[in-house]
Amino acid sequence: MGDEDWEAEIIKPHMSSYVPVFEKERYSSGANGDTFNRTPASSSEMDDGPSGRDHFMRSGFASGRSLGNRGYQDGNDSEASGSSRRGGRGGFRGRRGGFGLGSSNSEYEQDEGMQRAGGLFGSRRPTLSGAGNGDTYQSRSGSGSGRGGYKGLNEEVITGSGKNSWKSEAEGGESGDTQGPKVTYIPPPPPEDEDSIFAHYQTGINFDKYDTILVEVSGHDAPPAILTFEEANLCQTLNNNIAKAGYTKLTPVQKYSIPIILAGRDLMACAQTGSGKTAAFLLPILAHMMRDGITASRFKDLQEPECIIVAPTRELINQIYLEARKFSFGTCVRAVVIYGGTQLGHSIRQIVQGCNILCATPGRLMDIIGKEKIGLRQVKYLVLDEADRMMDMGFGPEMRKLISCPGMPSKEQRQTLMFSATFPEEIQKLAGEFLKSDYLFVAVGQVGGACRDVQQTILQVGQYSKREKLVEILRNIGDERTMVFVETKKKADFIATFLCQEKISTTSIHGDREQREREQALGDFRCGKCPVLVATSVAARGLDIENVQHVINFDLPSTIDEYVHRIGRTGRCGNTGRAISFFDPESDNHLAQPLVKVLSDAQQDVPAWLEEIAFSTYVPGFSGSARGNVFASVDTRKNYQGKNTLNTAGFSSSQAPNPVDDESWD
Ligand SMILES: Nc1ncnc2c1ncn2[C@@H]1O[C@H](COP(=O)(O)OP(=O)(O)OP(=O)(O)O)[C@@H](O)[C@H]1O
Repeated sequence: MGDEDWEAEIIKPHMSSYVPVFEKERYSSGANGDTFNRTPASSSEMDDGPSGRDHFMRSGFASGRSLGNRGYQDGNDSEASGSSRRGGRGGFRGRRGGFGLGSSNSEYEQDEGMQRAGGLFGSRRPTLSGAGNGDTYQSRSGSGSGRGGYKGLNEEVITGSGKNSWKSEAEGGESGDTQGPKVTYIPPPPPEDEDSIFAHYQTGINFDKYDTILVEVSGHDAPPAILTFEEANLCQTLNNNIAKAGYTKLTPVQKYSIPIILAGRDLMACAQTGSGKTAAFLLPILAHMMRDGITASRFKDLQEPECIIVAPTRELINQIYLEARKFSFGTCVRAVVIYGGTQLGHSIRQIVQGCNILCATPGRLMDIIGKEKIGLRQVKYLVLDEADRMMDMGFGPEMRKLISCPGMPSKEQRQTLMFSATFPEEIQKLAGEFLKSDYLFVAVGQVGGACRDVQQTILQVGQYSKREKLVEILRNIGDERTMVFVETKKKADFIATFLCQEKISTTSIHGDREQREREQALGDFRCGKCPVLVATSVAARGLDIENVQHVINFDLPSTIDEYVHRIGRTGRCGNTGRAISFFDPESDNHLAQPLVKVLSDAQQDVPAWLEEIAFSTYVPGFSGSARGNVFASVDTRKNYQGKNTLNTAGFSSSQAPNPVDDESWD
């Protein structure tokens, strides 16, 4: 397919009659729908982002991404405009740079799921405009005015008036009949047999190298790290489950976090992707619950869970739930998961049967609280996974609503735990609202650093050469599982369709696909039926899929943190992986500096051309965008000196803690 076809297809996709064979069934109505031939009413319609705000913020930092300048085909779909220059692919001369500067990125990144009003190809779900399937932008416009239900920031609820409201579903959003079609999807039940519950993949050859990573613990009176599971002194059932899960050795984040959580302390923990953060919070919470002699929760109309775990995407929260279910196997602790895009009644039915650990996406959680199915009085543990994401502009307001909900114990009365691979300074500063002032901060390796088990390659590829290069790479890769990240939802489907045309079995996941389709896509990818998954940032964080050997950034994300999360879908748990990113100087120069930094910190080769771009865009003293300077900080609290640096074998490599009385915030 020639480059010149690209624009034609984007603008007039109805001219193409091709539907991938295996996708035909799913897209049977409207696969060639009138999807693109309408001008969106707002920038949000063409973005994975929550709104025009996203574009606005980006345009302020990233050249060439302004919707205003470049019109409909622009913004995110930058392939549609600009020069068609090819090449310029840099070599891989191994000079390691090191600028040590902040990122120039804005973090008002893609907030998937915001515009859930029918798939790109037109889902079977009727659209509201009455214009037929595929009339996607019509119905999506106006911040979701066409539909209520789960729209925002993956899960955020938007009312018919387009305003965020955690009561919207109760008021007729997703479940109502005035706002649009009912969401009827009921996800398949989780596996019941022990083999499936404990199915796991092998740790990789670099698992033991985790021990060499430096760990910094800051804050006062941190309990010492443990070196073995035995030292955690967990109950027998938990130990059995840990063994059945194939865990024999603690990862660094587990060595430090488990005793801290067991000691009842609040925690902000930052550790590289794929290094076991989920078990780091689940195991001590479960241990506490068992020690407290938790009783089986019974069928009740109002459930009062002891633990609430929130995460930004549906697939991720489901994964966390499955982990909770695995580690609580054989105990009376009941974990429940609820997330948007599924039938509300189903969520309620799961909850009323009993709920000790509630795993939820923010929108559905607030809806269920609004419906008085969940009471918060008993909450002892509040976990924010991907915490930087949960506190940023997208989810922050929902999280604030959550902690100020009637009945929610104050931060002094509950234990709050935050985990992520990235923690920009600005976001850390917000955490004071959620955490007790004496919280501990654990940084495994470089805060915001990329996993060293991922071999990173940056190729200079102009926008019109990307598809050709992608096919070339995928043909070389063969059947190895590969995630391809693109910037927008519509491009995800476009590239997936294109790859299918090229006879490369591909599926896609993004926020405009129905939940059933998202889960099917993930399932097809997991089992290898479709070895290529084209995704937007909805799949960037947390997803733990066995055997993902490659990540390709067809489009680079707008922020370096997002890059770190995306490439972290491979190289997990000591396994090795590869990440290839297409760098388009027309649109990605703002990432040059932080990329050079991330590459050199992870001991990767830095292409000379990238260093040159980074150097030419060097801004002295520039500390980054609203996303924060990801490189400067460990713990942003000032005046505190309780800092301890150790390698994860437990040997101190610096001063012992020297506590001072106060920790203050900027
Ligand atoms: N101690 C351990 N021994 C063996 N496997 C482990 C151990 N801890 C975690 N794992 C496995 O490692 C994988 C990655 O763990 P997990 O998903 O918790 O990573 P993460 O740090 O949360 O990653 P991300 O930052 O991408 O969310 C999972 O398959 C998990 O079961």
